[in-house]
Amino acid sequence: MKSSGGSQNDENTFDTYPLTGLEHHNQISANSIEIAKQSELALMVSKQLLTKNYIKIAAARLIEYGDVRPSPTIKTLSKLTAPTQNCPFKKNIKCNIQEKYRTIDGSCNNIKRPWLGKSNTPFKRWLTPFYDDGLDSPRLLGISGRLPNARHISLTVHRSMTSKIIVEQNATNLFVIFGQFIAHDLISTAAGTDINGRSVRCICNKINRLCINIPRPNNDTLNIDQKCMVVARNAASFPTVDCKLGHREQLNLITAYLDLSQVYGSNQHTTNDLRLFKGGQLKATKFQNRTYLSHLSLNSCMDDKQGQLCFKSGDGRTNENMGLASLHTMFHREHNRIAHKLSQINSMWNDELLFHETRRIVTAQYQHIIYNEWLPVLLGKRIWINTDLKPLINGYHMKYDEKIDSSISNEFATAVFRFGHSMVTSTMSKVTYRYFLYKNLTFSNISFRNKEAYLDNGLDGILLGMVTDHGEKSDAIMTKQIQQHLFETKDVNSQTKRFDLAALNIIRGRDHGIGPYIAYRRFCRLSVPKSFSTLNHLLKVYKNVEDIDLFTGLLTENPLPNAIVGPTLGCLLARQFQDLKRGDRYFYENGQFDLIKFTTNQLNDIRTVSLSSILCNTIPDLLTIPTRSFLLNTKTMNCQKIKKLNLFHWKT
Ligand code: HEM
Ligand SMILES: [Ca+2]
Repeated sequence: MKSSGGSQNDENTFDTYPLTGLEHHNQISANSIEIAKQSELALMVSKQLLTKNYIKIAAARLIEYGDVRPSPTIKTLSKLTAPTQNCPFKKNIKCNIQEKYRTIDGSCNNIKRPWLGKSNTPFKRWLTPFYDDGLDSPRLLGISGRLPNARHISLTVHRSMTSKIIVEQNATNLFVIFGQFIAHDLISTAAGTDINGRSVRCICNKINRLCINIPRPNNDTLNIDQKCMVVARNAASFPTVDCKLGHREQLNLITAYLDLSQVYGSNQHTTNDLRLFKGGQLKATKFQNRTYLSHLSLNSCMDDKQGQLCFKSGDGRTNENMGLASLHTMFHREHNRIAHKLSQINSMWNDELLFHETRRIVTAQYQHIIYNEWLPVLLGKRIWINTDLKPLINGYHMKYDEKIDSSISNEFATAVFRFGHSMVTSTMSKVTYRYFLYKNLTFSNISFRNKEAYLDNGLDGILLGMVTDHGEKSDAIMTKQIQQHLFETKDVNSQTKRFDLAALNIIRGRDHGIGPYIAYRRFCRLSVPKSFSTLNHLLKVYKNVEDIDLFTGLLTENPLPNAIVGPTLGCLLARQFQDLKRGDRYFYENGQFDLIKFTTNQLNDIRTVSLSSILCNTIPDLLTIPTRSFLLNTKTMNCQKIKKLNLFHWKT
């Protein structure tokens, strides 16, 4: 039995069979099941409306666009509302415009369109989708016929022949896992379910419109046990919040904002379950004098013997790897530390006020770390400065714009922000409080497994190990741990079952009707190569430049100077992070709303915070820390000397 995931505890559905690792990872909720059912119905109606004109549509599509974009006929559908009595997206949203704090579900951030960025709303799109029928069927056809098999692309383009050891990267592993932590704040796509609301069971060789299995290609000598990789399509959603007819969209279960929803939850029930309701604190557990998160129920993890249960936080994927769980723990400890200090400074504050003001401060520190430390390493200083992502030295940012849709773009969720998969390492280190290495843990042993969290110095050792280890280079190559052995298990017949994350990313792009790489180069106004001269090695799999899948194309670009990513990735990442800044009324630097803004003293103080200072705050035994924990070989500081938040600026 497994709940549908931490962020959706009020909407639990239960499965009666053991789940695969992928099902552990991908989330569903009662809400998403209902929306998927209604959306599938609406798609059927749309198809019927269009069937009569199908030949005309195909012809129009070819003549007008020369590709598989929706025809004008499909566009007319968007004027029709779906036959549903129960369009959920705008329902029951009541805003208090005097509210100083973010809502838990992200609603009311935008006053005019209060559903923008709310949990359980559809993704936005940068380009109209490239479904084969313009509406719903996965993108399986390209200019030169059937697109290559996703696992074949993975084996040819994304496969490391040896373990990945060539490092030209000076980003730490903390940079990588912090990326995953951010991903789990922004995106949780609703996974597909059957009509009973259970995870879809896909079977090789059995055609099921809910499945998009990847057949085993002939050159796959590694995965001989598996006839195919079973993959369920993600759940369908209406494309608009008005439930108009149109293309198959997908649903984001969590808040789009950088609001630490992975720590606090994306719905009230989850948040209430995490809170202690005393002193503004979050519930915690103690083991050998160290503070841990509280626990999920039995069978939430792969090795959940009593005492080794997995951790509960605001997002259901917290235990995907122990590095990620240690970051959840770090922010959770920081919350409780600040709540405690504030309760001493302002002894008359009640639990509610302490909780929300602490959440506001911790979220501001986190946003500052992303915009001040993480993004410049990722994008390089040029894009970071030119696209207004760099925080100001002083004063308020005054560019909040209510016209900006801060929700996450489907392309960002399905291809762009998955760039981090290529930087994942095959092992994680455990180090002492003085950074001496004493354990090297294989990734699969710390994925949805919790034993190591309670051995030695536990999660502290893992967290500090990420500061000393480098991440892998961002390129097409992925470590075998996730390209060959992801979620590896043996079934009842002792046959090995495992996943390939590169192939999954590619097939997921097709499932969501994400357009090809070249379309996004055009979108970013970058040159469009006519031949493969710059992308030579892709010739082994793709016949036409126009057919390259977005995920694969993005990762084959050469990085920009002093950046981790190339030009198209840089453009698309910057775009989304700009929307998350200028479209967030509660952005920490925003000075346009007197009720919401921090005082100048408070803001300037938040600007002195770094991830290193939070590491020092939350690991009591730590003495020293590198000044910049996303970069290798930076100067080491004494924890006592590092700049920290001065909470007396919050004395009332
Ligand atoms: C550390 C090891 C990691 C593992 C094992 C992992 C695993 C996965 C899996 C299994 C999925 C779902 C694939 C699908 O069915 O479509 C996924 C999705 C995703 N991953 Fe990772 N991931 C890791 C790290 C990262 C990192 C470092 C980043 C970004 C910097 C990242 C960003 C994403 C995003 C944006 C999604 C889409 C989420 C969604 O649509 O719900 N992941 N990951
Ligand atoms: Ca969020």
